[in-house]
Amino acid sequence: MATPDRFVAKKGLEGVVFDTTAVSNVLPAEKSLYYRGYPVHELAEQCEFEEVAYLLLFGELPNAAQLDAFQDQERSSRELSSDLLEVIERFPVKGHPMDAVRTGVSFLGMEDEFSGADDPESAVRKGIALLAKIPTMIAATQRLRRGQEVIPPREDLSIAANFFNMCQGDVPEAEVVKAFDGAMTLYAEHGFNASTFSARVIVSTLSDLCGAVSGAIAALKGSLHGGANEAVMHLLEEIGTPEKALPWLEEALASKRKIMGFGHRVYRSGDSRVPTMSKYRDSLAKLRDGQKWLEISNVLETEMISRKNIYPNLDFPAGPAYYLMGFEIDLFTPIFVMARVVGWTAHVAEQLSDNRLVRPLAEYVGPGPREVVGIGERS
Ligand SMILES: CC(=O)SCCNC(=O)CCNC(=O)[C@H](O)C(C)(C)COP(=O)(O)OP(=O)(O)OC[C@H]1O[C@@H](n2cnc3c(N)ncnc32)[C@H](O)[C@@H]1OP(=O)(O)O
Ligand SMILES: O=C([O-])CC(=O)C(=O)O
Repeated sequence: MATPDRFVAKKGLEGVVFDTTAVSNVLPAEKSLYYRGYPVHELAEQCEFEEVAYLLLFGELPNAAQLDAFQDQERSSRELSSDLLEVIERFPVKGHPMDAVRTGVSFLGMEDEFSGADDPESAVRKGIALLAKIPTMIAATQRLRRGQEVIPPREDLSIAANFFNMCQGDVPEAEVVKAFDGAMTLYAEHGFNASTFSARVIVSTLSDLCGAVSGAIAALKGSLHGGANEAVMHLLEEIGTPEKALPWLEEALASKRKIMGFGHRVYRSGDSRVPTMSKYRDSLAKLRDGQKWLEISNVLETEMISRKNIYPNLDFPAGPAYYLMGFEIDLFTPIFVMARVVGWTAHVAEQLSDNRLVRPLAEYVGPGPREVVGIGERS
């Protein structure tokens, strides 16, 4: 039976425009990215992550009074309930921290503050509470997995500085905190990527923010998406020394292995965020004696571009940068969640402000119509 044209599948939805958005604009031809009209590299360099979060959630950069009020709201919401802390204590120690944060967000969805269906306003209010609580959840899970005491959040510190304190027990040099804060800005939002699309699909059924964010976290975990930042560091460790980088790459390409941290569905000639993230990585390498990771990275980057014309994506410099900041590798994708929850929330609010159920069609490729036969007559 011939398939009508409108039922021909567009695999991976490549090139499909599914809706409009005013949150961000990804421009692959000029390798640039704008959050509500502002170039992301300027935001990363000139603003604190909290200002960028406000911009994405409310549409404009805050003035000083607006930022104060926003920070008060976020900082006073960082504590977790004793119920959630008890649940976290029972998480399997070998479970991946991404599964822990997904489960934690799902649990939060049942607490009074988060329960019920959402409109754009309630989604933003709950999103700010998630922005506040997710870092606390990630740090608490990690310290318990290490057999350490949980360090409670501090209201006198920024999101970035407080996260270092909760994970590592102190706040590092200003340069390191700035690199982490800037990385959060770079990671906060990126159009209709797989996790954001998942969040929009979920909330298009009039489900709620915590459901949308739990689904988005599940989508982000995969190594073709957010999980790549962890995979990059595993790959650099596997290579081990700069001399081994070229033979390793040749063998990997010969065996058709995917090189994590390279390639992108939308950017085909370079990711807009890589120059800024690479700058942070390079300065951390100097500060923290990480020259070897830089040298291995440079070989891979040069060779992938010249041999395959495939460019690094944001996860490529971010992996070693997070490692040099002192985070365990399995925290890298949860760290992505801490920032991207802002983009997901902005998209959920936008979806709800002009909602239409997302329900695409399928191109059927199974058997043609046939009759059901009794069980005794089946071969
Ligand atoms: C923050 C983020 O989520 S950024 C993305 C992070 N993900 C990664 O780094 C994982 C590694 N990269 C990839 O797997 C891919 O580049 C993706 C998933 C990001 C994009 O995939 P697609 O848009 O489907 O690209 P596609 O797979 O069609 O790639 C085109 C060609 O480049 C090759 N290619 C793409 N990425 C890579 C890579 N990382 N290593 C080796 N070859 C690659 C493909 O094999 C394909 O070759 P072919 O035409 O000979 O079959
Ligand atoms: O846009 C994408 O497909 C993936 C990505 O870079 C992101 O989500 O930051």
